[in-house]
Amino acid sequence: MTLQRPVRVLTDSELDILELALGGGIPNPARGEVPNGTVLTDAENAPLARVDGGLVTALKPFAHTPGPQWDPMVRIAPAQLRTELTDAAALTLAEPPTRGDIDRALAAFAGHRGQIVVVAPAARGTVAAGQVGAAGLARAAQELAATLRDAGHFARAVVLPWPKEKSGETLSVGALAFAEVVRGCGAATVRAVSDDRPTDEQRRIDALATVRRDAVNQLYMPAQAPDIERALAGVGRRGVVVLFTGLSGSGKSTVASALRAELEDDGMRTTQLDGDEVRQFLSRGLGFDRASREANVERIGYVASLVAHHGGIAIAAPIAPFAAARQRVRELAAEAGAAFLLVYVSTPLDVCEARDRKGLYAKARAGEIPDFTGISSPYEAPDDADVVIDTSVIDLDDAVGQVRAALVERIE
Ligand SMILES: Nc1ncnc2c1ncn2[C@@H]1O[C@H](COP(=O)(O)OS(=O)(=O)O)[C@@H](OP(=O)(O)O)[C@H]1O
Ligand SMILES: Nc1ncnc2c1ncn2[C@@H]1O[C@H](COP(=O)(O)OP(=O)(O)O)[C@@H](O)[C@H]1O
Repeated sequence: MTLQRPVRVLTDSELDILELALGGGIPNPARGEVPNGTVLTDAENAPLARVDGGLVTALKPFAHTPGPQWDPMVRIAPAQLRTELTDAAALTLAEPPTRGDIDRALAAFAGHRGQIVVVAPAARGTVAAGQVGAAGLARAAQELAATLRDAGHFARAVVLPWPKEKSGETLSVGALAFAEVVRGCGAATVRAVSDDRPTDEQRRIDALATVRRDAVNQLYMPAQAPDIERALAGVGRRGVVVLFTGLSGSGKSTVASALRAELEDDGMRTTQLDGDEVRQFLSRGLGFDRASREANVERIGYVASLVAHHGGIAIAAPIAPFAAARQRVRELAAEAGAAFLLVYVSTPLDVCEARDRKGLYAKARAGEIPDFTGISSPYEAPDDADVVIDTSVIDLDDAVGQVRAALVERIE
């Protein structure tokens, strides 16, 4: 008899905390009530770490969130950073610096001769309206470090995971502040980029959110103002359903998540419908026989079409092994007046099986999982795909670039 280990699926902020803890940035983050032996997984059920005796240990190397600006030179583990910093001054960047912030930072560091590390906190997940996301902060940190170098300093940019914590989560940074984590990475002093910002400048920043609305209201009559605002916000763009299809482990989720991160970074709002998550909610109770898979993919298509009908970008990444169900999604998108993009992730079975990210292929070969796609259940390769990507021969950036180019062509 195999003992079932307790499992916790981590939220985006818990993934940030786990990355920080496994990288040596914070002490043990597991809250007391986590049962011994609990396996921590991502939303895709991929096991990442285990909690034993209140301590978190990695089950495998941690993959960072893919996305723009995740240059390994800037996304560096705290433990590594500690070995590289000596008597450094840190400048933290929870928001992009204003021109004034940059001038004040240059003045504050005028006599400083040691290292300067510009540190941006990066949170996974959707960016709140009106806020600049992790990729934008990473870019700002890199630019600020370059400005400091131009002024003769020895400066570098670093991005550290930092959660937008919610209560009731399994992992927590406790009462730790970001500045303390940065200090723990070897910084002798920590300054926030907004330190010393004059009240008047802060007021102007706070007012930005309503600047356009105020200007529109001054120029137009109340009846026209909402139309003008909608037009300015670009709401008229055509929605799109992006349907990824491919074997388990082919790279659908990885490419879909990276695509999403890039689109969000461009200010586009996206909705991701990922295989495992959909099965937890929308398709709970459905199995992997042909009828269940067709129902699952059709449900995904239905929800994706609703999103796209309202001008959204819906990105779905089920295996979707059957041509008829994929065709149904294409029809639902057309009925919703949305564009449709079929992305076939054609990574060969032997590569997917060798990756065996979730250990499912081994179980399927051992006969423990029936109807497993590619082993004991068919996969009908599409001949109508708009983009075909084989992740065993092209890298993630290229894959995302190809899908993105095809997508932009359809919605602009
Ligand atoms: N029998 C069987 N066959 C294939 N896959 C299986 C099976 N049982 C569980 N899993 C896990 O479920 C994920 C696939 O679910 P999907 O909803 O994408 O499948 S389908 O489109 O309805 O065919 C798939 O996730 P991905 O690896 O992300 O594709 C597997 O982790
Ligand atoms: N070029 C690539 N593109 C996408 N994934 C890749 C690539 N090279 C290696 N991989 C790895 O392959 C695995 C794909 O897993 P995943 O994206 O969950 O697949 P799926 O969603 O199709 O099951 C990940 O571990 C990923 O890191």
